[in-house]
Amino acid sequence: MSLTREHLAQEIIDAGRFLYGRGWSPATSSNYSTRLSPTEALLTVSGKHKGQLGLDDVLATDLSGNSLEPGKKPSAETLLHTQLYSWRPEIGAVLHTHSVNATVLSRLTPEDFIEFEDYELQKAFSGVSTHESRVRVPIFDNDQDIARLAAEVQPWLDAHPDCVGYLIRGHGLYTWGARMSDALRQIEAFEFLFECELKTRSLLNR
Ligand SMILES: CSCCC(=O)C(=O)COP(=O)(O)O
Ligand SMILES: [Zn+2]
Repeated sequence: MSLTREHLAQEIIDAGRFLYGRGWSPATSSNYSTRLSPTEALLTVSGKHKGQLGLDDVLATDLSGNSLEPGKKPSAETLLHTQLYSWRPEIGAVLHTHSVNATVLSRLTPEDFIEFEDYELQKAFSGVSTHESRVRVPIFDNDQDIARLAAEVQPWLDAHPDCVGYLIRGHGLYTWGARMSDALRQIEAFEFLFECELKTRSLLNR
């Protein structure tokens, strides 16, 4: 059964309230989307306060990132969402957040990835069934040219079909799921792991 546009828009609004409330989407940062059809996404309009979204603050785009609703400006990062829907047909929701921990950890890490190992909470990620696994999260350098950034991300996705999310340095996190609830679960898992990692590094003075 496919969900109606209004239902999907309400999921985006509710996600914004939750993520803003947790401090992971401050001010007008972040953007969220759901798949509207096999060839369309429903995305947040650019520049909106994500804790105060209304039904009018979303718009449909095609999977090349073109607005299908003249008069509404799609998120500046639309291409980072639509490339995920094109990459994997089972993806139904994409969330991008700007938490303090994601921002600090990505700036503190000189390598182009971080890896989580031996955390029970890794099992919150789709496809992970044991703590005895490694979840590698790539870190891409920030870029104001989103088409160029998307072109950096694509080869990683193609080479890592099990990728559950990525960081943009000094900027934020992208993660996704079959449904909005799956993407939200992954955001929470990432935030838990980022905080563990930062606390561990600070206790070990690394
Ligand atoms: C004030 S945050 C800068 C833009 C950004 O990174 C973001 O996530 C929000 O951009 P949008 O165009 O989707 O509002
Ligand atoms: Zn952003």
